[in-house]
Amino acid sequence: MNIDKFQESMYQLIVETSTNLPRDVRRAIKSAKERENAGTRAAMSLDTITNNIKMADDNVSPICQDTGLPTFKIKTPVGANQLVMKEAIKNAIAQVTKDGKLRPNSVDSLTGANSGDNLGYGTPVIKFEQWEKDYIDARLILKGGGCENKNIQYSLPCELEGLGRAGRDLDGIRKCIMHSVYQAQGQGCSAGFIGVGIGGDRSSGYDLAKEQLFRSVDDVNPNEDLRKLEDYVMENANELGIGTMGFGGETTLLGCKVGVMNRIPASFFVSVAYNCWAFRRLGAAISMETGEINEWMYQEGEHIDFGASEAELETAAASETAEQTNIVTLQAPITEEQIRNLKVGDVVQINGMMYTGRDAIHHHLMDHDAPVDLNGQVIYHCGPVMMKDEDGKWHVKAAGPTTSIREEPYQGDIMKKFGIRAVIGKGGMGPKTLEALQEHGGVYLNAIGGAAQYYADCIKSVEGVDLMEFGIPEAMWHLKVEGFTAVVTMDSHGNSLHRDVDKSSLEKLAQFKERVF
Ligand SMILES: O=C(O)C[C@H](O)C(=O)O
Ligand code: SF4
Repeated sequence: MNIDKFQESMYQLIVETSTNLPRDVRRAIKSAKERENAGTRAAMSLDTITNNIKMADDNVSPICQDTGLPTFKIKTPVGANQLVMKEAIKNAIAQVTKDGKLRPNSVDSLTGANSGDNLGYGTPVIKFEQWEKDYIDARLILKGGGCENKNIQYSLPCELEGLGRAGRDLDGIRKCIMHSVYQAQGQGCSAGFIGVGIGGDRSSGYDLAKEQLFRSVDDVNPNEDLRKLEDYVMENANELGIGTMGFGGETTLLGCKVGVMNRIPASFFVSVAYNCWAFRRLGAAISMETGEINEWMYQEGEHIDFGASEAELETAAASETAEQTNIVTLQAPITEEQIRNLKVGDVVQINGMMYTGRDAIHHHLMDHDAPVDLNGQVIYHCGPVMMKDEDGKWHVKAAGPTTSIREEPYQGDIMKKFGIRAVIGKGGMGPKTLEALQEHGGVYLNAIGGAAQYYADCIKSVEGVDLMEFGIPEAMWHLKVEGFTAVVTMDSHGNSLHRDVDKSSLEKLAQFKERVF
């Protein structure tokens, strides 16, 4: 095989996976959009999501800034040299990272040091298998961290909140799956896709669950019991009302695929792999002779490009005025009074400066001074994809929010310590932060998770960076923005949309307690 050509094919596969959502995923998102009523928060979020998909296409840039843990599944004809192929894949990964289509995402687990090129022990994941055919089947999934953190594994029998006992049978499995969707709330950037693995041990069970994510969204399970289960989950999980981003709404789940394998008598695991709407998985059939791509996978059926037609734009404009959302423009430094005027549901547009800060920064700020005066300022939970030009100037390539709940132990204290007035992230925060917002006069703004191109477009310039020693995603970037839009989901009056949606979805979950299978 021509290994240089193979490397080039792998480069293409990675770029396409990161920037261009497959057709089956696009169709699922489109039908979700059609189910939401115009003017609601869910519809607005889905508009941002579909705009973002289009922008990623047009810019050939990452759909989401978290380009995940690249995981390759490759089937090769007997006799293929897998060692050479592995090297070629690693070279391609490093090159794509350099070209700004993947975020440097490989971090030393003990020191936190970022390898800078996505290579390191354990990353990327490359799994080979041999098969009898004469070509290479190469598939890739880029699954981000926020949704990965919402994976869950159940050991049956068990007790589940809202649902009671889940036994070792199909009905117990049903309960676990319903619970898995509830516990993810909006934090894995719902609406999501789930892959479920029944059986195996703790590791093979998760593998089986992830394997399901390689199935096409619209395939039909050949196992009749599992087909019924998948249909049931698709129909009923959407009754939970969690909705896009956990804002409430008609669609919480976009796909459910279930697989089964044997287990040993003492164990009964149900493993669920949760994938965000930014479901980046693709595949290609590659010639064993030339190393070139012969065919792309997941490309059957109608292609939706999400280019808004005139008519759609008009309806969107009309529904915006109809809903009379309170839109407030803010520019830092923000006063306590301005913050106290905001209520859950208000839409905020930010102009001016904001500073990124995620795990490393929050941890650092607990016992260090801030590198800039944060009084009245806005913190953005974001780890962007950045590129430096020849003149040494930084450019933002992708910059959506990260899951805020990880900062729950620090956020309230840090806001009070430095006088920060607003934090932007996604998925919401907990009671400790809510209390601090009330006491100090702060607000939590929810941006649309995964909409990394949309937000990158709002960032007009990079004014500086501090704490680069934490690596690109974790550094504190000083960003000048224009029209950066987010929704108030936690205010300074003790209100939290996240708490409310969690409560109402748990009540709805309890309606699925009775035996079905
Ligand atoms: O790491 C990120 O930028 C985002 C992450 O995927 C998340 O969902 O929290
Ligand atoms: S930010 Fe959201 S869309 Fe992006 S990887 Fe994380 S969970 Fe997925």
